[in-house]
Amino acid sequence: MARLQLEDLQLARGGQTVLEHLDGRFMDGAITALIGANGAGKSTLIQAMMGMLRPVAGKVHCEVPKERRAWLPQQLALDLTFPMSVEELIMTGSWPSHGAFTGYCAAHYRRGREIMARLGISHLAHRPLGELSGGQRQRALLGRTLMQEAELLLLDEPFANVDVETVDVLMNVLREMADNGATLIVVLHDMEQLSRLADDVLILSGGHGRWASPESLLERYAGQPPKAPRLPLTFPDTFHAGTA
Ligand SMILES: Nc1ncnc2c1ncn2[C@@H]1O[C@H](COP(=O)(O)OP(=O)(O)OP(=O)(O)O)[C@@H](O)[C@H]1O
Repeated sequence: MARLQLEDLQLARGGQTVLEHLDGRFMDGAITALIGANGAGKSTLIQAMMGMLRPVAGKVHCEVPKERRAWLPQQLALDLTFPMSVEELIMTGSWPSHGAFTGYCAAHYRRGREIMARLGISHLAHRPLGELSGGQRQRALLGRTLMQEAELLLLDEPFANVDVETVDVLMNVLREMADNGATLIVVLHDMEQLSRLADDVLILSGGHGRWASPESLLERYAGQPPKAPRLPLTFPDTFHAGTA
């Protein structure tokens, strides 16, 4: 089953085409790595998949209800000076389905506590967001999507500026979400993270998308020095490993 599909999609920013003839299916229960150089169109595609950017042509078919779609933007794009605690942030995950002004019931608070325990941030429940480290912040943001019971989760570089222990926690939680049937799409730049997490890969390059298996990508770039595991910034047009 694939509740998210792209059909001959064309997307533009500022009147310029960014991506065209993009096809593919994102399988339920799978984690897809979205990769490509800076400016390749990853954020543009994410916005289209979230229903925030109208395609120039083609379609994004998404059967996941809007209240179950979540987007975790790059940390740099977030204004976390808003006076809110970790627990308060996590509880807002119930807003899309229960509304912002209906208040929380005991079950919401119980679930919030379970989520904080799962993410190892119970001790930070009352800490303001502005006083968190990058890793703590990312755990709290993922906690919000767990509260939302997201079935489609798009994450833009979730492991950037995050400590190794947090990377492990986040990866385990993401895998659990996928095992429970959620569709996950993760913008990644790191080969090691891709090999640990991805079931499938969508490469954006030169205005087009190509699908690949993680294995084929790793095989192709196996000779890279281990201390420089970042993915290459360009992908040759001849690279067509795998299809949607
Ligand atoms: N609001 C905008 N108006 C005009 N052009 C834009 C706008 N946002 C992005 N672009 C352009 O669209 C193209 C794709 O940008 P996008 O942000 O989707 O790339 P990206 O792959 O997410 O890059 P990065 O890895 O740097 O985050 C780029 O050429 C960018 O300059």
